[in-house]
Amino acid sequence: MRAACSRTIDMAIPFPHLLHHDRSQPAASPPSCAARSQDELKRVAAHRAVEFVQSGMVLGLGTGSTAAHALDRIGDLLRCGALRDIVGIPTSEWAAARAAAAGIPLSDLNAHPVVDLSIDGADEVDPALNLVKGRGGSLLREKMVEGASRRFVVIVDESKLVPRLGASGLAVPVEVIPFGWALTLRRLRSLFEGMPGFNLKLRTAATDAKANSFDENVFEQEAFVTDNKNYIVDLFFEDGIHGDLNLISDEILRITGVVEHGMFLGLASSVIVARKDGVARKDGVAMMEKKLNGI
Ligand SMILES: O=C[C@H](O)[C@H](O)[C@H](O)COP(=O)(O)O
Repeated sequence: MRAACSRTIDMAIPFPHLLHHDRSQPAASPPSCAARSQDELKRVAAHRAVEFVQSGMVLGLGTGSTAAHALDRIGDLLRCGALRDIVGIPTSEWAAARAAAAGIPLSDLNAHPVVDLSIDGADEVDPALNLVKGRGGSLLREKMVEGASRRFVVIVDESKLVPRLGASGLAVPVEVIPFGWALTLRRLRSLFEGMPGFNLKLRTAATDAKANSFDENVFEQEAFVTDNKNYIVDLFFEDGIHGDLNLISDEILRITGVVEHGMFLGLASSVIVARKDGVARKDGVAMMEKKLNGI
């Protein structure tokens, strides 16, 4: 069997603060991975997640540099015959193109309203496995596909772990419709008025979600446009989001003009974290089986 067909990976040392929850392989190899780059860590997390993929599954295909490793891996396993009869539901135009290049057959949520397993990266993961996603702009389709999944496995390197959502100081994205975007932005500003260190801006195509400059003279023609032809308003919290996340989510979604936000609350079934000295899995409460049976 070719190397690409092996279903196991080469790194399995418990991740200390997740040790209690780790149901992955027992500790094995020494930390020969000390010099692993961040991208190698993403690959390790992705390959571990792909071990959950079984032939015949409908798979939610994530977006981003970590998910890319999962897509490539699934493609390799299909090519060598270790997997078969997979149907992929891409979470973005980017994921569709990458998956097609990897040889993964594609479909959509209309044809497959229940997804067996989704695998995707995240921008932030808090201790309760709530996520921030969408710094690549794909939050809406991701939330639709991953919310329709029996199981949603998140793959991250250790840099994505935060004590509370927003605490990285980077963007918490909100997708808004272009019509009246400046009014929607003002309403979002009012919602968080008084929160120390809060700021927000329309995402532009020239910069990415990580660029934190608050130029009020952004021209609309520079706006970043999502796959759904919407805009993104990025929220920034100096010390993360304090307060009841579900309440804050409801308040954001109640603003007319907001389509969706990038906080994924209670959606992750498991998070696989790869860091230089090990990889581990933490399981959350979000096993979707029961809810989806009602569809
Ligand atoms: O819109 C982008 C997605 O939410 C990504 O899953 C997220 O940004 C993580 O991407 P990466 O794996 O490249 O850090």
